[in-house]
Amino acid sequence: MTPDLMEEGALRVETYTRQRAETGTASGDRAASYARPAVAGEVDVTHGRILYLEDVSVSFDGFKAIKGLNLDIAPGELRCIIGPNGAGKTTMMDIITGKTRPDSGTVFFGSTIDLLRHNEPEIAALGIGRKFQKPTVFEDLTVFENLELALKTDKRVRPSMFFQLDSAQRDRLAEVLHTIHLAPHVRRQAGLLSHGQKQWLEIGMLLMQEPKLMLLDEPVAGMTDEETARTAELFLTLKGKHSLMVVEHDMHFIRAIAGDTGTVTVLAEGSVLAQGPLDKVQADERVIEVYLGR
Ligand SMILES: Nc1ncnc2c1ncn2[C@@H]1O[C@H](COP(=O)(O)OP(=O)(O)OP(=O)(O)O)[C@@H](O)[C@H]1O
Repeated sequence: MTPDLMEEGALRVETYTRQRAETGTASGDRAASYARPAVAGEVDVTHGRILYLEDVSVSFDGFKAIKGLNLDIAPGELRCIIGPNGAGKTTMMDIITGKTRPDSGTVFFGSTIDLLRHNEPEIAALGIGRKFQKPTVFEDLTVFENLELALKTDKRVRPSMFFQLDSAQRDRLAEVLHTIHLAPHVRRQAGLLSHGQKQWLEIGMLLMQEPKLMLLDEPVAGMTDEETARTAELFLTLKGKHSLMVVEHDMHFIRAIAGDTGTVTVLAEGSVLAQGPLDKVQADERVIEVYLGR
């Protein structure tokens, strides 16, 4: 990546962000949230857990979508979540990210951060990144510009007009480009990428913010078999460096990322029905009954 390219990218991002802010579109809101200064501190994982949910419940108009949910995740773990439609998988992610408030229960990030005391932007800034099912990259910006936009930039101390990547940010961007297999497409407009590449770019945008925990909702939906296989490789490279919670219905993909020893959690009717290595949960009669056997 040349300094020219970086400068050009920074200026285009600045113009784009300003235009979006002026027109007040939903994408403008999103751009603002990507550029938000992050205030993440250390997460205390000395007790061996990066995420801890205990006895969490939430109802919508009397319907209990989450019922006494208990779940915890170890630092660096890649946790797979499966379960039938309506099991509460998305609602659980909404609770972790502060989008939905539970009626009762405990939700901790590490052993000291009570997530129920924080709102959605604060939780993102603390280091919990979320990727929704549909890719929502900025289609008229290049791959480079999308990643740049996602950088943790404190606009209060460094006016964005004069924003230039420092060497650590340049290295990070190059590393992320490589990780998401998009280095050859750095100058390409995101709208011209394939569906799978857009998904990888969005994962790259999350990675630019160096999340400690990543929540990924159906990341391979709509991907080709080859893209799915490359996404599995990508997730296996992220495991260990980040903690991941992956919701997916594609059992081939689950097999590829869980391997023989990864933990798979089966949610049904708002709580954990079964949990353990994939072979064990696949052989569980209750899981076959409510999900796999259908
Ligand atoms: N805001 C809401 N208002 C009312 N009901 C809701 C709301 N959000 C979720 N629900 C209901 O809660 C239940 C759990 O939904 P959720 O979307 O979490 O399931 P899911 O496991 O993610 O399903 P899928 O695999 O289809 O995405 C469903 O019955 C859903 O209709």
